[in-house]
Amino acid sequence: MLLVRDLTIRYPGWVGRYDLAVPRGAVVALVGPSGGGKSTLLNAVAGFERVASGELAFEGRDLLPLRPAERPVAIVFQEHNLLPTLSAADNAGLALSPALRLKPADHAAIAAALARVGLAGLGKRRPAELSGGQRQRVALARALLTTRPVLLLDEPLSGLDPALRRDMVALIDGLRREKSLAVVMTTHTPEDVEGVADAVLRVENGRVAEGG
Ligand SMILES: Nc1ncnc2c1ncn2[C@@H]1O[C@H](COP(=O)(O)OP(=O)(O)OP(=O)(O)O)[C@@H](O)[C@H]1O
Repeated sequence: MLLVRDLTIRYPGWVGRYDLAVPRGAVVALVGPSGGGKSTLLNAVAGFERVASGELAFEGRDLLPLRPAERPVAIVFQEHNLLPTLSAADNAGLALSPALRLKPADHAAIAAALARVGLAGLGKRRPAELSGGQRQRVALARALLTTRPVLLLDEPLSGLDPALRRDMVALIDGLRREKSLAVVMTTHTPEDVEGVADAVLRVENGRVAEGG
């Protein structure tokens, strides 16, 4: 279980104060207005925001003292964060070896992950040679290769056509079952996650609304 309790992030003139609980195997979708605080929450869980106060734990372990690389958390950012000089395969492979010391089995796993997101045969391309949706899927392939039990996805469906959105949602659904992941994703199109999300929660003014 990922547990967020009274987790407080302050920017000048803005405060986010979050409560959220996500069991393993569950998908929680965050919706709400632009600027409501969705990305800030994901970035704080991943360790990229300074937290003023509150609790953040996974399976009872306090995550706040841990650096991002030490946290049991994989995140796909809104802007994908691919390295422009690396091929799609190497960008995905960073999940397995940050220095890209990849074994033959790693190359096979990378090819399988790229195939899974519909990018079979495109592993040699650099990000600039891919469409926006394809770049997004490279970032998703990288997340698929991590063995971290918490998966955070910031707008993973934006820029994808409807058929691809359905494929990605099915992929996320399969993964959370297979690996018992706790998934938190943001979306502007909640209808896309109907039938997959265990909860759709609204984030507004830096708060996660009750219910959903
Ligand atoms: N580094 C920062 N410094 C100061 N203010 C920030 C910073 N990052 C975000 N904010 C502000 O914090 C609030 C929440 O932003 P956030 O990016 O979390 O919203 P969001 O719900 O993800 O929006 P969107 O749907 O547009 O991505 C906004 O008012 C934003 O302007």
